[in-house]
Amino acid sequence: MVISLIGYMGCGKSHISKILSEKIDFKLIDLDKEISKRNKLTIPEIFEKKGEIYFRKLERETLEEILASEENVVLSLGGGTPVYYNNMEIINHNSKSIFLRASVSTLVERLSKQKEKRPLIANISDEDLPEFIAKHLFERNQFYSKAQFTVGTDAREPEDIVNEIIEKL
Ligand SMILES: Nc1ncnc2c1ncn2[C@@H]1O[C@H](COP(=O)(O)OP(=O)(O)O)[C@@H](O)[C@H]1O
Ligand SMILES: O=C(O)C1=C[C@@H](OP(=O)(O)O)[C@@H](O)[C@H](O)C1
Ligand SMILES: [Mg+2]
Repeated sequence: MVISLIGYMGCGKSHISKILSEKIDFKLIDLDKEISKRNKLTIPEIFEKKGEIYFRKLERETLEEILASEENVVLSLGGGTPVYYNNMEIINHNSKSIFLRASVSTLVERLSKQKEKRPLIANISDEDLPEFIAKHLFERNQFYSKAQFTVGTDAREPEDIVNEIIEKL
């Protein structure tokens, strides 16, 4: 079984997937880290040197390969993975998808501390961040809501979120 964690930047995919994979003794794959390792570039470097369209192509190719070849894996996706191509279709067809839902205020609080590693918000001022995230999340929710399960994450301890995910498996 592959368990895919989806949701907006900062909702906790990378953090929760690590705890979940350890608890159920599954292999952990973070799609961003895998893309970065294979291309020997950080995500910001890929955006800067090759552009977002190239990143989305790499993201799709890497996602396809992982879904076709891996078992017993917790797969932490990027915030945009569900949005491009028919990625949400292949995610649902080949894994159990979990949408980690977070409010705009929770996302702003977390992301404002670490914008630099996320090219899409690296140049958004702290003042403009809430409006940017609210609009972007509104546009993307139609993709995230296609997940088979949704787990709320606001003001919840990671362990509590992991336990709820395990109950849904
Ligand atoms: N449930 C949570 N409670 C508090 N902080 C969290 C929680 N989940 C994630 N975080 C923190 O929020 C930040 C973003 O988490 P991360 O896993 O990188 O998100 P994503 O991979 O979805 O972009 C990290 O600093 C992480 O430690
Ligand atoms: O939302 C997005 O389009 C992106 C989210 C990032 O992953 P995280 O959600 O883990 O930050 C990373 O894939 C890239 O910066 C693009
Ligand atoms: Mg992540």
